[in-house]
Amino acid sequence: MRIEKITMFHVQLPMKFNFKTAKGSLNLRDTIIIKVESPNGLSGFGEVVAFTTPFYTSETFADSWKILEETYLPEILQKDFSHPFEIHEFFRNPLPMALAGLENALLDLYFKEKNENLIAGLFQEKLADKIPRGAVLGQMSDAQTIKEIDQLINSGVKRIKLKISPQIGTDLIKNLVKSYPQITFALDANRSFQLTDWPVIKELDQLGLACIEEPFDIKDLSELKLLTELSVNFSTPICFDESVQDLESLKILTELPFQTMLNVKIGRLGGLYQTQKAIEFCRQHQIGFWIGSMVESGISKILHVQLAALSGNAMAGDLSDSKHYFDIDLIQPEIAFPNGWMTVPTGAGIGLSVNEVALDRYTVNKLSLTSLK
Ligand SMILES: O=C(O)CCC(=O)C1=CC=C[C@@H](O)[C@@H]1C(=O)O
Repeated sequence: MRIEKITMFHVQLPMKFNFKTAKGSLNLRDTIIIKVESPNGLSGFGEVVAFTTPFYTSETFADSWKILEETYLPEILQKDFSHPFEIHEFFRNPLPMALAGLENALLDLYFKEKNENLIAGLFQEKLADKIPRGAVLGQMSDAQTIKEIDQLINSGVKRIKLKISPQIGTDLIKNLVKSYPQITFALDANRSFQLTDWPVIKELDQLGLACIEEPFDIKDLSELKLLTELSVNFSTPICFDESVQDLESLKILTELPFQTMLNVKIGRLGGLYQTQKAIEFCRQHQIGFWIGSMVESGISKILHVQLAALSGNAMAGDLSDSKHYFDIDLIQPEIAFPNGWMTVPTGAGIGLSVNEVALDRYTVNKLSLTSLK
């Protein structure tokens, strides 16, 4: 493979509402889109999903832009390689989200050249024809939460994840679980509880939740090995997201004294090379895996839609319509779950076209590099 030109776009997508979690809130999505072009006229797209502040993981938009501009992009233009996964050998100690965006763009191009779908080709698996929508509700007033749940039920959603924090308390959650028996609820605390708060987590175990995601504010997953209180008659899986950024930490999940799950996000794991290995590990070790999302554009989200169509997903992913967060998405057709289900696109590469008019419209800065070869 040889790349002739790479362009990096700083895109600002205005959001329809303020998405609030225990650790931060978002009402404008700054994101980086990478376009790679080959000498034969084909192009591939990827997205770098880092946020402008380090509220989720330590990698920020500015960190990603810098390493792409100074290292990854100029160097990749110099290389000849046979598979995009070779970039994981070229760049050691990478910034996971920056590298994932570049890797995804190269994979899109690679699979377009082969005229094969990226995710189906990579996993050598037939994807499910349709996937269900799982919804995420940010923190908002109790009345607004109830209104949103009613709307989600009307639109066919059966699994809802609520963003929680210690300040929210357990009463609302208990009431919601009781009032909506037809809904499978999951909770996500974004690491806002202290380890000493485990009795609250234990209290939530009575509710039959699909999982409790990232409850504890910890530096190292190994700290959880001591939480043996949670192993006694505790049945709700504890799900990990931002605590697992590599395969080494994923291995620790098998040593924890309670049932675990993994929220899979390509950017956080450093690309599809690690994502594929993480999914294989989960399958081998009976760790329930399911697919998350990053309030990202459709360029990244469509890959997550396809991952959610792999066999063995433990529950519906955090995957919503393009129109949920944005007026216009960067892909055509946009992501949509009519009646709660989406038909999974299986075209070549990422499976959909990039809306280059929208990309141009929301670009506030861009940088192009051309090969001198
Ligand atoms: O994109 C979506 O629909 C959900 C995104 C989402 O829940 C998150 C995105 C980014 C940071 C996090 O606070 C949060 C998560 O923890 O999964």
